[in-house]
Amino acid sequence: MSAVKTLGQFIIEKQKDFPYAKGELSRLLRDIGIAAKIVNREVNKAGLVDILGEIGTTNSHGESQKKLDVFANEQFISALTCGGECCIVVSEENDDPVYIDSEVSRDAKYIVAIDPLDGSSNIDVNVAVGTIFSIYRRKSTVGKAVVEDALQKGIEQVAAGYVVYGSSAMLVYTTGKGVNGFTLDPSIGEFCLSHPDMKIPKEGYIYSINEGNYVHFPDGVKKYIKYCQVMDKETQRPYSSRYIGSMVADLHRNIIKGGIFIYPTTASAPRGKLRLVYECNPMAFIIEQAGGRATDGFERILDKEVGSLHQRSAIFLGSENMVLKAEEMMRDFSPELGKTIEKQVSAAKESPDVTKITV
Ligand SMILES: O=P(O)(O)OC[C@H]1O[C@](O)(COP(=O)(O)O)[C@@H](O)[C@@H]1O
Ligand SMILES: [Mg+2]
Ligand SMILES: [Mg+2]
Repeated sequence: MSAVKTLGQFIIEKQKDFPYAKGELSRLLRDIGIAAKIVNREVNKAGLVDILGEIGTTNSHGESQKKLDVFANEQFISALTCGGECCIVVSEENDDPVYIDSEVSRDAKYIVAIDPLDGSSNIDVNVAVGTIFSIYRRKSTVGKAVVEDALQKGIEQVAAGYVVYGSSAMLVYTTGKGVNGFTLDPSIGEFCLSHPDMKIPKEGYIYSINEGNYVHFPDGVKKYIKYCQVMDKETQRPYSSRYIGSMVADLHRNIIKGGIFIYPTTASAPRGKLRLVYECNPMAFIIEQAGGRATDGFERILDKEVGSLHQRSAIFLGSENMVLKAEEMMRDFSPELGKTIEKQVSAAKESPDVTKITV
């Protein structure tokens, strides 16, 4: 039987890929792994402990916060604070940046943006949920890190990953040198390498979108859905429709099997629903590193300007050929939207209030 390789061993082994590495990023990934295990423990026994349901507060998105949203947020922030390698945490559950100002993190140079619990609507119904994280190196060099350090484009990420709390817990991450997946072995309490060098198939036969919003979709998206549903043996259509409602779980399936995930702009979410900094950018980095494609229907997600911490974006990501086909439909049937998005992004750049959800 081949020896198991734990996440910790793998991270240290890969450190040699970064000649100037001093182990800070390795320790940061270790800290994220620790918090993920604690959250997984609570997710596993969610029905037995008082962690289901709402906590009675709302976050800056106007969403009612679930107990597990808040629990997970606290676990990641405290693990990152203890670890000492993080100077700012940007979280879906905090309106403002969380500045880590402890003795150990005085010289910390990493910013972590996090969606502590993704797929909140599925918590109470025992369906897979996740965590999404994105890591940047601070740009500012003097004094304390500043909020602008957290407004870097996705292309500047040094690492990104997600944890899926499903039938088993898996942590999947990239540092820009491919994507690797680790499954938690509860008997030893370690994430073990189970999915080395993950690659998403160039072509896929699964489309993943909340068709309940169909009437609100741009024409380009409506046309693409119709394209997926047409009978055509040669292209193996109609494709299968799969939508879990947890972005992490939908993307994890698509990375393994091939497929496209789309959350477009809608009438009720004219700027898209998902957040650029801690949902779209990290997932786009992973998908591209796995050989896929990630855009907002027009522009590459990783090249998008970041005007505010909780900025939203439309997102089309997955198997390259499927995303290219969807973009073709957007160009042909919703060209105006490309221009609207451009205007929104330039407006964001002008707006001073980085915490305000402008785009
Ligand atoms: O219910 P909808 O509108 O289809 O939205 C589902 C999407 O919203 C999300 O739940 C948003 O994430 P959070 O749960 O972290 O707020 C995604 O995971 C998911 O893809
Ligand atoms: Mg989310
Ligand atoms: Mg969330």
